[in-house]
Amino acid sequence: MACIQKTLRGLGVLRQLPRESTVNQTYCRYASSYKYLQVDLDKKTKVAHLTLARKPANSLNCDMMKEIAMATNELDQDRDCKGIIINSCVPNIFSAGLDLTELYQAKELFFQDFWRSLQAMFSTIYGTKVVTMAAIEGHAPAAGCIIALATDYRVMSEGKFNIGLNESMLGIPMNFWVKDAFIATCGQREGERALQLGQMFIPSTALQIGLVDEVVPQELTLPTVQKHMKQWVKVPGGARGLTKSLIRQQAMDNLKAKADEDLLIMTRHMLSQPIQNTIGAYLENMTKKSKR
Ligand SMILES: CCCCCC/C=C\CC(=O)SCCNC(=O)CCNC(=O)[C@H](O)C(C)(C)COP(=O)(O)OP(=O)(O)OC[C@H]1O[C@@H](n2cnc3c(N)ncnc32)[C@H](O)[C@@H]1OP(=O)(O)O
Repeated sequence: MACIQKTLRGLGVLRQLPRESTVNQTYCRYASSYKYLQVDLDKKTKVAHLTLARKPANSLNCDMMKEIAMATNELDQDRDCKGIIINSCVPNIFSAGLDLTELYQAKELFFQDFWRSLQAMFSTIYGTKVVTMAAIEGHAPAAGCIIALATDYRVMSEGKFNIGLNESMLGIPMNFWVKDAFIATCGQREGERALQLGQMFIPSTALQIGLVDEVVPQELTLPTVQKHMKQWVKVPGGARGLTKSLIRQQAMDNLKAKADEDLLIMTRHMLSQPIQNTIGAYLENMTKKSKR
């Protein structure tokens, strides 16, 4: 975790994090410092719920991504926490991905902060030694899917929901660490197809390609994740955590080594006029749709 903290500090995301919760109760709430999250740690089960809570769609603005990184880091350091379940309090939406209103006509300095926050959010979830699981009770496009990909286990609700990396369709070229995470989960062939096409998947197809581990009725999604979490946290934490690091360290090292390069490339792409025009048109369509 020292490595995650170093990365976060380097990315300017980690400021003064409390070392441990100030509340010494069985059911402990970290929420006071978070605007877009609810974070609850049950000290008895040692499982935390990190609930995305930015209505109307949990679109990820810069501050929310910083909060997710900070909360994950805080829980990672808490000896009372062995597992984190990420879910959403917005009905039928896990997360709508990056907040396109912040990306549209973004100034370069702001974009850099935004992108570093995305890198930090991903690397903190991906690199934590504690068990992480996603309860995906609705849509999870783009960066919503990226959050899920960073976890150890994903359960999605049945229903007319979509999950996937649609960036190509938005004119956004894929970057290396998102590609790597997708391929590590779904394999090379599926990656070649899905990422070039910017494919979104209904839950049953997401299950077939291994993008999610289980699909269940919506009301059973969180209980199913909780059931699996109960099993996973029984495994001796030291051995499991080291095994997880062993598997993920290479990807973490790559991201750390090439974070600046990623930022440069993505700044050039995302602030280019063609991509900005696409984002503008997409936003206009969304506004029209919600007025209907
Ligand atoms: C690829 C290389 C780089 C990798 C790293 C980059 C990673 C990710 C890139 C992104 O994340 S780009 C964002 C991509 N996201 C999307 O394409 C999803 C857009 N949204 C939707 O498709 C739908 O909103 C939904 C999630 C399927 C939900 O549909 P629903 O009909 O339930 O709700 P809406 O009416 O469409 O939306 C409600 C409300 O939320 C606003 N909103 C939705 N998504 C976003 C967003 N991404 N950013 C900002 N705002 C969003 C939408 O405008 C509505 O607002 P109001 O009109 O109610 O004010």
